[in-house]
Amino acid sequence: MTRDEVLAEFRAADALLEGHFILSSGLRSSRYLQCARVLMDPRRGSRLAEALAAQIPDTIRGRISAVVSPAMGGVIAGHEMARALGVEAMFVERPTGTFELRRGFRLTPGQQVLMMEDVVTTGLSSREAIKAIEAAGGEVIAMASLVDRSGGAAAFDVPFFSLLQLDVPTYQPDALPPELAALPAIKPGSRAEA
Ligand SMILES: O=P(O)(O)OC[C@H]1O[C@H](OP(=O)(O)OP(=O)(O)O)[C@H](O)[C@@H]1O
Ligand SMILES: O=C(O)c1cc(=O)[nH]c(=O)[nH]1
Ligand SMILES: [Mg+2]
Repeated sequence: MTRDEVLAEFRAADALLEGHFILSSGLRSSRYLQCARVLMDPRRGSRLAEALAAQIPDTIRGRISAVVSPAMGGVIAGHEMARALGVEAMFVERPTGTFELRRGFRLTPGQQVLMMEDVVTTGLSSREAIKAIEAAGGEVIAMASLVDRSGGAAAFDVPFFSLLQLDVPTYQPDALPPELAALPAIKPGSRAEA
């Protein structure tokens, strides 16, 4: 899938939002990619996951035996990715603020896992999810995300695949450009505010 085709999927889903957003990291942005809207259409979700799975070299793909994603945003993306890879999907969640594997999901010691996100901005949530998967016994051998909006700044210890790479400016809350400060801020994600 080309970059234009991926962007067309996001546009068709009304998922490219403009305004004043409080991101998971606490940073602010004038743009938000609402992947939940993209994944509202399961056929669209499956098309995107197939395209992302096709980027993963066979040497890695053949070793992945589960996809684990961080809730909420990663859940549907991870499920579609697991379908594309022909493996099981699980998720970690943070009922008390820290990601953990619950609901009877289990990893065998050393089980090789793909960690799947919907969006990477700073990469903090991804690193926290990887830590939780490793604490549960898994070995994260690669990660993937529908969107990497870090402009290449988010770096990981494992190979990282993404369908759409963007470089979207983010701002500290006390250093907003005036046009952003003039808009009411909304926080679409579910991480508790610091
Ligand atoms: O790379 P980062 O700076 O960590 O930002 C990206 C994260 O932010 C969003 O999740 P959020 O914490 O808003 O919660 P959600 O998944 O429940 O929407 C998104 O789903 C990623 O997990
Ligand atoms: O950093 C975030 O929290 C974030 C950014 C974005 O564009 N989309 C999203 O779902 N989360
Ligand atoms: Mg998330």
